[in-house]
Order: sequence, then C-alpha cells, then structure tokens
Amino acid sequence: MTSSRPALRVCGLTKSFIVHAQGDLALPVLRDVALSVSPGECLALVGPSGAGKSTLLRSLYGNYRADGGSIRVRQDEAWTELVGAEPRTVLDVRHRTMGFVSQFLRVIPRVSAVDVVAEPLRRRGSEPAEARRRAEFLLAMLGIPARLWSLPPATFSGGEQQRVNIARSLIVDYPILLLDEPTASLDAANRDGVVELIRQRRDAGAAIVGIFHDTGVRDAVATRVHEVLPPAQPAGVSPGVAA
Ligand SMILES: Nc1ncnc2c1ncn2[C@@H]1O[C@H](COP(=O)(O)OP(=O)(O)OP(=O)(O)O)[C@@H](O)[C@H]1O
Repeated sequence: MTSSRPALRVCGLTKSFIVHAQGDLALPVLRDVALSVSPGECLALVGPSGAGKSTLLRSLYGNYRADGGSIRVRQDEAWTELVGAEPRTVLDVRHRTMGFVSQFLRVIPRVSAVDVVAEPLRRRGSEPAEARRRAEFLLAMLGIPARLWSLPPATFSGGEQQRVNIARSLIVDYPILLLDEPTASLDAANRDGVVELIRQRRDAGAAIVGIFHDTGVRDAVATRVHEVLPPAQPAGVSPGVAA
C-alpha cells in the first residue's frame, strides 16, 4: 500500500557537531538534506562510512538537534514540525507516530523478555493479556525460544537481545519507522524473520527510513535509496572526532 501523501518530509536539514578538542570547531555533517517518505515506502540511506547516515536518522528522531531546516511529520492529519520543537512535541510524536529501532536493547533488570516487549503496548493502554499475546507472537516470529520468554534478557546472547529489542520496537504499529541496522549481528535465519517483519510493516502502510549495510536486506526491504553525501570538511579536521 503506497500513498502519494508523504508521512515524513525533510527540507534543507543542516547539522554540525562542535569539536571541543579542536577549539570548538564546527564539523559540518548534514547540509541541505531533503527527502520525503510516503506510507508504504522504505527509503534506504546509503553512502560512504562517515557520510552522516546515522546522524541523519538520529536527527529525524530528535536525538540530535538540527541547526536548521525542517523535519515535518504527518500526525492527526496535519504537519508537526520537529526542528526547534518543544521536547513534549517530540515525545508526543515518538509516542504516537514515529518508532526507532536501534541495534541495542536497553536491558531492564528483572523484567522478563515478554514484559519488556509488551511494555510499549501496555503504556498505550492495551489490555495486559492482549499485549502479552502480541509480544509472544513477535518473539516467536523472531525466533526467540519460548523457554526464554519468562526470563530477563540481561543474560541473552547479543543476537537474542537484538531481536527482543526489535520485537519491543515493532509491537506498536507506528506510521513512521526509523531503522538503524536492524539486522546487524543476526544470522541468516533470524535476519530473514526481521526482513519479513519489516516488509509486513511496509506493505501495511508504514513509512520507513533505514540504514541497512547488508545489501541483501536492503534489496529485500527498500523501495528507494537516498544517498547521503559527505560534506566538504574544513581543513585539518578528520572524520571520527567526537564532540
Ligand atoms: N556525537 C558526535 N560528535 C562529533 N562528531 C560526530 C558525532 N557523531 C558523529 N560524528 C561525526 O559525524 C560524521 C558522520 O557520522 P555518522 O555516524 O553519521 O556516519 P555514517 O554515515 O552513519 O557512518 P557509518 O556508515 O560508518 O556508520 C563522522 O565524521 C563522525 O565522526
């Protein structure tokens, strides 16, 4: 299901990091980025290492503050501007409209895997039994053995934790999904489960933006690519310097 009315629209997006170790030098990363994603589309961000793909994705989610430009999200049949928005506006968009799937699970001590996964639905007012049923469905689909569902994920393998994280991030049907390497460190069988889930979301009408270094995964899920180009660096600054 594709719709020509975008769910996410970015214009003139600009972002620099300030490198304190180099006398507060501004390191430009994103310059004048423009993109638009409609329901049913999956836009893959491509470009060389260090070009700014993660920076762009995190800026879309409001983890990084943009210096200029516009990030608009369709919510309640209207555009909500995220650049310069109040934190509560960003939180509201995250709660209702835009999900982010990272590679890493923030492990909560003593909470079982099924409750970790069910929690975002519970927070939105779902019946506990329904949230649990949906969490179990996703865990099964992602190949987490049922014997692990009642255990806290702290001792799970890296790949198991990653899949619990994906299940938790996808349990809510967000209209917009941002995916940061969702299949990194998964084996082939588990990768296929994640790919299937992403395709289902896309075909059900989610607007997706993602980074997929695995070209097989990218080809399986992406409907378009957006090339992120590295901006010209100021003289004397090498990429990879942390602020
Ligand atoms: N917090 C930060 N502080 C300072 N510089 C940063 C920060 N995060 C990223 N950068 C710099 O911004 C540039 C873009 O980094 P980013 O991680 O967005 O690239 P990428 O395209 O996702 O790379 P890769 O494909 O290797 O993951 C790099 O030069 C990086 O060093």
